[in-house]
Amino acid sequence: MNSVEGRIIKAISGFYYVETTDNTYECKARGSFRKTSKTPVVGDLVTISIPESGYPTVEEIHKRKNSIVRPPMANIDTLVIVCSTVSPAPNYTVIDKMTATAVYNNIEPVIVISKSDIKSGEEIYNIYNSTGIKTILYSSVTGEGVDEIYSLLPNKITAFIGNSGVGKSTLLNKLFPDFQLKTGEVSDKLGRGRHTTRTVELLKFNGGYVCDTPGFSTMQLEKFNIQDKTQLQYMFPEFEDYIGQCKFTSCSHTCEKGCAILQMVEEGKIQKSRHNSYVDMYNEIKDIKEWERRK
Ligand SMILES: Nc1nc2c(ncn2[C@@H]2O[C@H](COP(=O)(O)OP(=O)(O)OP(=O)(O)O)[C@@H](O)[C@H]2O)c(=O)[nH]1
Ligand SMILES: [Zn+2]
Repeated sequence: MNSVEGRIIKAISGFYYVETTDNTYECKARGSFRKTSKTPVVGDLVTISIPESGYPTVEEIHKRKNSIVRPPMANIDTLVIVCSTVSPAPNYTVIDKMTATAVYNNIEPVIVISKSDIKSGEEIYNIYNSTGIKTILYSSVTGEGVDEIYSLLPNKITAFIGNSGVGKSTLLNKLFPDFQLKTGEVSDKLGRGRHTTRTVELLKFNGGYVCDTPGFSTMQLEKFNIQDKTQLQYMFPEFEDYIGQCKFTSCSHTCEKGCAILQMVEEGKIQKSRHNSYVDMYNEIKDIKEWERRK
């Protein structure tokens, strides 16, 4: 019996495809995983045992950096949030929920603004560039930003997300012409709709992996899972310098006198649209009672 470490790159009906330095093994999971809440998912680093005959088995799941439920995945490093200058126009609330959810899950958010050839992306660029979140202007027509997007990928697990029509498929096909990525249209033709849960697959690229999105839709991350209102402020990186400077220690930064965050919004140091999203999200979670919270 031989033990090796690897990464789960695909999971289909009880089989896990584990990539190791020299091979990809089709594995089954150890029976006892079924009794625990922790089952292996795509992205997991695992130890597998390879018997003389029969299927190799996933024996151990290594500590995860993060995990998300839909699609089931672990250890995402970067979430590229694609939005477009026009058609569709950027929806700031949706984008901000995605950035906050990423930060909450220990994933680095990156904003990619597509269609910069049709309309200048200056306004949205300035909003996000001032937050400390990496922001890239991109066009599939002129090629602007493509090299910068490539530079994000080595040695990371990267997922792409964005509303329908922003240009995810176009971007992914431009970045990875050899990948034969599954697109939203495919599942539409099968009549299953775009938002059916399907498993993701990791595709190797430059020492890292790219999720074969658009398996991700905004629908899935938009339901952000931050449940503690006092934590929300930390999901907005540009608030950080001012947290603790408000007149009241319990300040919610939504309407209080002497609020340092509101003062910065007034001075233009924090963007109004970002603060509006913060207030919307705060109001959504503030009524969740302690006992109703997920543990
Ligand atoms: N001018 C211009 N058009 C673009 C750009 N990126 C995408 N498009 C066009 O925008 C339309 C939508 O692009 P898709 O790549 O299908 O968008 P998507 O995000 O994958 O959409 P879903 O599959 O619905 O999730 C297509 O007609 C693309 O040709 C861009 O940078 N500039
Ligand atoms: Zn405040």
